[in-house]
This record gives sequence, C-alpha cells and structure tokens, in this order.
Amino acid sequence: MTDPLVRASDLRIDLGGTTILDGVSVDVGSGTFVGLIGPNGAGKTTLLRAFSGALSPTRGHVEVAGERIDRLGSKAASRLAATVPQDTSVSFDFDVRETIRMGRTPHLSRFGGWDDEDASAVERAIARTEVAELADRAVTDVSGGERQRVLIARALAQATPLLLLDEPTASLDINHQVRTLELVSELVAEGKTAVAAIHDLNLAAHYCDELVLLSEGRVVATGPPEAVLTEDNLDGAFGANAVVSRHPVTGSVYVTALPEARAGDAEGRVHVVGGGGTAARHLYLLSAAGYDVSVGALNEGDTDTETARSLGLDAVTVPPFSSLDSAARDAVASRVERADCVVVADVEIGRGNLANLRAAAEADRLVVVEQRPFAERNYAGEEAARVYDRLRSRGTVVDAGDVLAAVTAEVEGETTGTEGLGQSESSAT
Ligand SMILES: Nc1ncnc2c1ncn2[C@@H]1O[C@H](COP(=O)(O)OP(=O)(O)OP(=O)(O)O)[C@@H](O)[C@H]1O
Repeated sequence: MTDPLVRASDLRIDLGGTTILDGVSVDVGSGTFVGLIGPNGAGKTTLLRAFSGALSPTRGHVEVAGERIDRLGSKAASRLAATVPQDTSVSFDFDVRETIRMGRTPHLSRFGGWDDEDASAVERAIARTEVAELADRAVTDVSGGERQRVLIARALAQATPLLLLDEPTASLDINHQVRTLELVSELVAEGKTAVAAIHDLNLAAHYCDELVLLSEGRVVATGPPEAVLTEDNLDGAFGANAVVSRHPVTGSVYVTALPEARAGDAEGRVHVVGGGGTAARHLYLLSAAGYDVSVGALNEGDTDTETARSLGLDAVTVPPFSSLDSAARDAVASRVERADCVVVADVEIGRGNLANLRAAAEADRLVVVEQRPFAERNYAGEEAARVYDRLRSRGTVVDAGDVLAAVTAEVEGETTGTEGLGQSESSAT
C-alpha cells in the first residue's frame, strides 16, 4: 500500500452507552478509493464520522495525514477531510454557488476575508463537477443527482486531501450512480483519497481499489474487492446466499444474491447437458436443491460454464469452437454413467454437442427439456434427428419449469428401480 493517509488504530466508539465500533483498525492508502461495505447498522457512517473528526473515539485513534483528527480544531480538521453527507435533502435556501462557497469556510481568515484563491477554488470545483449551469438556481430546486454533484463540488472547494462520502449513490438513478462514482474515481486518479460507504456491492467492486467489510461494528475483511467479496464473507456479514463471479463485460467481481435457500437435502448426482445459457437455471435449482451437479461438455467462456463456475459445480470444458476430444468424451461418459439422472437442456444442436447428446442417450434416467421445437434448434441434420429421437424415446420430456420435479421423480424412482435391477440381477445369477 502507498503511505496511509488515514490510519485508524484499534478504534472503539461508544454512542448513547452502546459500543458501535470495536477493535477497528483500517489504513487508507494515499491516492486510493476505499469502499466501506456492510449491512445496515454495521457502523459505516460511524467510521466515516470518526475519520472526519466529528466523533471522538472511546479508545484508539484516527490519524489523517499524521494528525490525530479528533484533537484538531474543527477548521483544521475540515482542511484535511471533506464530507459529502448521506442525506442530500438540504433545507436551507441558498443558491448552488453559495452552497459551494461554504466549502471555503475552513480556509477563510478569522475576519471572513475572501481572496483570489478562495474564488478560484470555487470556480474549479464548479467546472470539475459540471454544475455551472445550475450555479444560480436554489439548491432546494435541483434534482437529487444534481444536488449530489453540488455537494461534491462543495467538498472539492474545501480542497482537502481526503474526501468522505456517505452512500453517494443512495437515491440516484443508475446513470447518476455511475456518473458520481466515475467522478470520484477521476478525482482519486488526480490525487485525492476517497472513502465511501457504498451499499451496492457491485458498484463498490467496480470502482474501489480496496474494500473494508464491516459487520456489527467490526472489520470482517479488508483488501482488494476480489479478496473481500467472497461467498463466505458475504454469508457471514449479510447472512446472504450469494454467488460471486466475474462480470462478463467489465471483468469486475460480481455478486448475485440468490433468493432460494442454500443447498436443500436432495441426494444424488445429476449431469446436465446444456450450452449458451440453456442450462443456467437448471444448474442453479438442482444444486440449490442439494444435488451433486456436473455439466458438460461446454465451451470455455460459455455462459453456462460461467454459471457452473460461480456455483462451484463440476464442469467438463473444451476450448471455444473445438469439438470434444477423446478425453472430454471420456469425462462426459463417466459423469453420465455415475449420474442418477441426466438432464438435456433445450440446447441448440450442432456438430459440437452431438457427442454430448449421444452420451446422454445412454443414461438410465433421463429428463429432456423441450421448450422450442427440435427443428428450430437443429443445425446438425438427420444424424442429430436420430440421436434426438432416441433421447425423447428414452427420457421424460418436460417443460423448462418442470426440471427439478422431473429429476426428483427420476432419482427417487431410482431407489425402487435399483431394487428392481438388483432383484433381476440376482434372479439372473
Ligand atoms: N447517536 C447514536 N446513539 C446510539 N446509537 C447510535 C447513534 N448513532 C448510530 N447509532 C447506532 O450505531 C449503529 C451503526 O450505525 P451506522 O449509521 O454507523 O451504521 P451504517 O453501517 O452506516 O448503517 P446504514 O447502512 O443503515 O446506513 C446502528 O445500530 C445505529 O443505530
């Protein structure tokens, strides 16, 4: 890490007789953008207030630029840290320019003298946040997104090394959320250090260099987004059943909170043949139900491959645009053989996955998902039609929404089936 601009050491903060933060040690590197994340009531706002010097710790201390911030006078503290508050609803009836000028208060002399530097700091802040066209409007009359920029401008006019933002994207539409965080990132690239409480984990992961995950007043994890946003950490802090993957477009760590409960108590192995996203929902529901799920063969980079990875499933993969080599064929065949049930998703059928379908057609218990007519999905001619006929005749054909129920019926039927098989085997011997 670069030299820390902010150093919180073993911080404890009590408010109203309650310990709100305890044992919190955090370093914020100079020139970095750090996101504070954590559930409601975790202590994010309280930590920001300790960073700004607004709260005095019961134990430990906060240093900003080497100074104990709570020991500085309010003007000196305000020359180090500027806060963009969470609640952007402002009740005072100033115009936008006056609001931004307030940022200069800590720099004015005792007599309120206003010099060229003060005036140019305000103009720079107005230009940087692109609020010039709003400058003469009443701050109460601009939209929430515009007001957010005005308050960032006020913080910029304050000309501090440290910018503290409390949920800067909270009531903003998606476009303004992105614009706001882009602006903060640019300010950091230009030399500011920013700490922001952010509820949206994916925005935090995308924009922040480092995250600090707080839960119940303690730091649960800290580090780069990929180190902090793990499924275990999210489960521990938020009690959320979340899947962590990479966003296919941005490449950032991406968190998806899943609504259904974590693994149910279904037992058995299920192998799924899919591709192009046709298997994603089946993979999720089957693994959430508790089945031991494998999938493949799929191309690397296929959306079903990504889903399987994010769910931690066993995926047989081959490089993009290549057909199954003998190792992949063997891998699929062994999974089909071990499976208590095989599911064939509503896949497109081309030469690439014909081998998958042939392998699936050997399964003892088979569920074939049919949503679109076969003819619309077949790019492999009559050969595919023969394989598909065999699949249909051997398997249970279902709608996409009935896969879990059909698999459960097949797997539970297996107990009787196996017994039956066992009897016939023994009677044969
Ligand atoms: N002045 C106070 N007196 C007593 N308790 C307080 C006071 N201020 C905050 N708290 C409590 O401290 C805890 C942490 O609050 P804080 O606002 O720091 O959490 P947060 O992580 O920012 O939450 P949110 O995401 O909901 O904004 C909460 O339980 C809150 O009720």
